[in-house]
Amino acid sequence: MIEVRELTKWYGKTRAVDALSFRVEPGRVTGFLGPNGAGKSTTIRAMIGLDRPTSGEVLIDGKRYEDLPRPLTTVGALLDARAVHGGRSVRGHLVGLARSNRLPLTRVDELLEAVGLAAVADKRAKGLSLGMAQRLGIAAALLGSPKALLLDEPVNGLDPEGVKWIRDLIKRQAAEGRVVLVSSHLMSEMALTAGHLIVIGRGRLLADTSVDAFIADNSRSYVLIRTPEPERMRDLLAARGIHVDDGADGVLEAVGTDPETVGTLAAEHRIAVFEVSPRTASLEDAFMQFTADAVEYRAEQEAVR
Ligand SMILES: Nc1ncnc2c1ncn2[C@@H]1O[C@H](COP(=O)(O)OP(=O)(O)OP(=O)(O)O)[C@@H](O)[C@H]1O
Repeated sequence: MIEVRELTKWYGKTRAVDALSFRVEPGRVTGFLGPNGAGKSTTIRAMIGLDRPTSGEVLIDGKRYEDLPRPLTTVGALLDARAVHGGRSVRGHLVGLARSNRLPLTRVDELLEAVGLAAVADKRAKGLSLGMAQRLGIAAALLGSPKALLLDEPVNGLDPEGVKWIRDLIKRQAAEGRVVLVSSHLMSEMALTAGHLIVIGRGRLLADTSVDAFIADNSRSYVLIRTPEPERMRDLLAARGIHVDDGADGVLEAVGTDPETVGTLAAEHRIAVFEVSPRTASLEDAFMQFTADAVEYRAEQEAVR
């Protein structure tokens, strides 16, 4: 488990992270969201000792990163995939990391295979495409079979096949009981991988909730009904206390019910229905709603203007 406790980080006069506290639990993928400059990277850097907190701390498995004897076996991180010594070979980079953490070198070849870099193992890191560099970063993060994985924008630069590969890998790591924290601006990707969300804005915690609850709290779900007798249908639903809104093109939108209730009611009263379908907002829709409501986001936008 990762525990962020009252983390605050100032860079000169900029407060990047502001008394931030949250936990990242194992066994599920946690999405780490927030607008540009919200403090996500700073928080992740503080987790792995790359940034010293101004105050507060981060504990991984109850310990600070600097107190971990072989850190790669506890936490693996992908931050900036390009932050690799360009002159080193792909294998050389991983061998250096393995040695410094007393990991068996057989693990290096295993991972080169697993991430699809075996064919370019002797190539210099600076000659890699962004997608390959990203795979090398993932290999480094996985090298010590860590209990926790921190991935900052992991699908950046990957082609569709690579995106699917990382998506499956992230889910598998969580299913195996690891702590997995993933930051991304791609809501569609988050919706496919994450079960839980931590949302921050201006360095503060704005939401710590499941994806399903986040969508339910920040969007409107309804049952869409297409029928040639909208007035009768509306009256029947209203008589049962179900609120009905008018949708586009004469459809009805019944809130707080389900398709079974609507379909049964229509059948009982011999009303023809051409469509009865549940409509739930996407994570992206919910996120847009949330960001429109959250003061920290608005302040962010206004500061830009
Ligand atoms: N090394 C640094 N020196 C000075 N300011 C920094 C430094 N790193 C980050 N900041 C500032 O701290 C704030 C938070 O930045 P951070 O990179 O953590 O945000 P982020 O949420 O990861 O953003 P993005 O989505 O753009 O990656 C920003 O205002 C940023 O300009």
